[in-house]
Amino acid sequence: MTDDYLVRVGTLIRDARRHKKLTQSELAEALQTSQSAVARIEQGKQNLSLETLARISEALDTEVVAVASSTPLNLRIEGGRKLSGEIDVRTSKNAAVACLCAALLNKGKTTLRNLARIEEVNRITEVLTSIGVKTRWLPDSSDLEIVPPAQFDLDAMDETAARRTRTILMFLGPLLHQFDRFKLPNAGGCDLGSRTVEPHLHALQAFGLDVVASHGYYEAKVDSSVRPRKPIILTERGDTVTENALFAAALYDGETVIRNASPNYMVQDLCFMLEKFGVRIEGIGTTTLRVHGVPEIDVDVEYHPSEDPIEAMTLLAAAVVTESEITIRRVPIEFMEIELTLLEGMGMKYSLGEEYVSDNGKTRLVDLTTQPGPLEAPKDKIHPMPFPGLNIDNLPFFAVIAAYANGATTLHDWVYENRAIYLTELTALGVRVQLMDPHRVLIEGPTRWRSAEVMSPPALRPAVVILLAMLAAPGVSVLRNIYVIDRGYEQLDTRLNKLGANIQTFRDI
Ligand SMILES: CC(=O)N[C@H]1[C@@H](OP(=O)(O)OP(=O)(O)OC[C@H]2O[C@@H](n3ccc(=O)[nH]c3=O)[C@H](O)[C@@H]2O)O[C@H](CO)[C@@H](O)[C@@H]1O
Ligand SMILES: C=C(OP(=O)(O)O)C(=O)O
Repeated sequence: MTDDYLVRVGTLIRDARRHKKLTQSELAEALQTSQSAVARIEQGKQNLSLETLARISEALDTEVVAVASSTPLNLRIEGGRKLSGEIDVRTSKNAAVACLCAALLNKGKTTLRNLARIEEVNRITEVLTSIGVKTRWLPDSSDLEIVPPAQFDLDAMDETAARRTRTILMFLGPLLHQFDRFKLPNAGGCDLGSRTVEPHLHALQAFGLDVVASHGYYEAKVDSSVRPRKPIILTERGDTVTENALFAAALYDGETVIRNASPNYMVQDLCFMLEKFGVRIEGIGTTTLRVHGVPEIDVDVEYHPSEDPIEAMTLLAAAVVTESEITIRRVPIEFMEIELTLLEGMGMKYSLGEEYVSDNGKTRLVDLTTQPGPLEAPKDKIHPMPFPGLNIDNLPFFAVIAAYANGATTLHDWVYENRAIYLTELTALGVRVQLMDPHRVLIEGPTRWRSAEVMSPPALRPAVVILLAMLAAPGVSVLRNIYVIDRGYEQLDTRLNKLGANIQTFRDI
């Protein structure tokens, strides 16, 4: 390597180490080398073999040094350990993606503070960068600065990144104000069975958008003379469809009424951010939104997305199945009330601290301390509903909780075609789980957990549920190909290790 290249790689390694909050000595220990060797590497004064680069990548769990990233990342978990201590809930994937798409509306500089450093965010920043948006992580922070170009270059779009996320669908709303015609690659994301696009197209028709899906693309045409003369009635109370309608309404210089809107957490975050753009929105947190849009948004704005209720539920489930007392800080309590009430009904004990406000100035947070103890299966089936119901993304965590509890629990996932099916993979960990039909599973606890080697299902929450079962199961388990988990959680392994878990990452070389 040339000296110049060594300095650049050294800087990348230093930044990744600081982001992981490791000292040079701690990284040196992981690499079985000395602190001074790490200092030399970071200053670009040390020649690096491919093997050393691979080991650094693994220790820092980062794609920054790409040689080790071509093979899937796996986890080795020594289960059966109790957790203890405190952990902060990070900001949410789903608000992050909404806010990133909202930045497309703004001609000025948008800074998203304390964004989750997750693969889903990486994919979208790759797409943004490819179309000419300047994105930059501010030094030693998780703050992302976004500056748009005068004109987006859609022909240059990184299609590989775009096709790995469903979020690309949420470019429709922001882009319809800027182009008469454009095309976007079809949406990807978790493989949860077919997920409809129709409600998005129906909602955006009110702004003159006409989309034909052909050969892997959405071909969009916009008739800018069409305006929302009457309320837009969403055919589904979906989160991202509400967001798409909000994007379109934000840059429409008039009033748009959106009915059957989702009042869910990520939609609320988006509304608070749009308000910072100067858009007035009545009815935030309800199913009728009245949006007073503006002809242009050109402001330097910063916004703090709020904490992730799904991560809070994940940590709660981890505490239950490992029979641990932990304090989960920064729980967005409004979005966890039904989940907590159900758990109380199953016999769970926990305590809540005083409420305080998230950095977005709006979302109510509490610190929650779990108490280990036996649980009983609920008498009725557990099923999700649009907010303020039990969150669909939290339902899978009740599978691993039901496996811990005494008695039989039915989970009914009416929303997704495939998600309940993935829960049957818990069988490998000793869980008695029966698929009653594609949407319902019956789980009989308590479980005599056993360790296992499992390939991650191609869906985020079911993959995390298997990881949690592995934390409960004594012995060494292996979870293969965890990209899907990194899509939505920031360094989950490292953060659980700080609570006393023993999770190692490794790659098949
Ligand atoms: C980036 C993001 O924010 N993703 C979330 C968002 O995805 P998103 O908003 O994209 O969810 P979808 O539009 O795919 O909706 C999920 C499923 O629910 C069905 N459906 C939804 C609403 C309704 O009133 N009736 C109905 O049948 C849809 O047909 C679909 O099968 O919402 C989902 C449901 O909360 C969450 O799992 C995702 O994590
Ligand atoms: C289904 C999920 O996400 P996405 O909409 O990004 O696929 C999820 O977060 O569980």
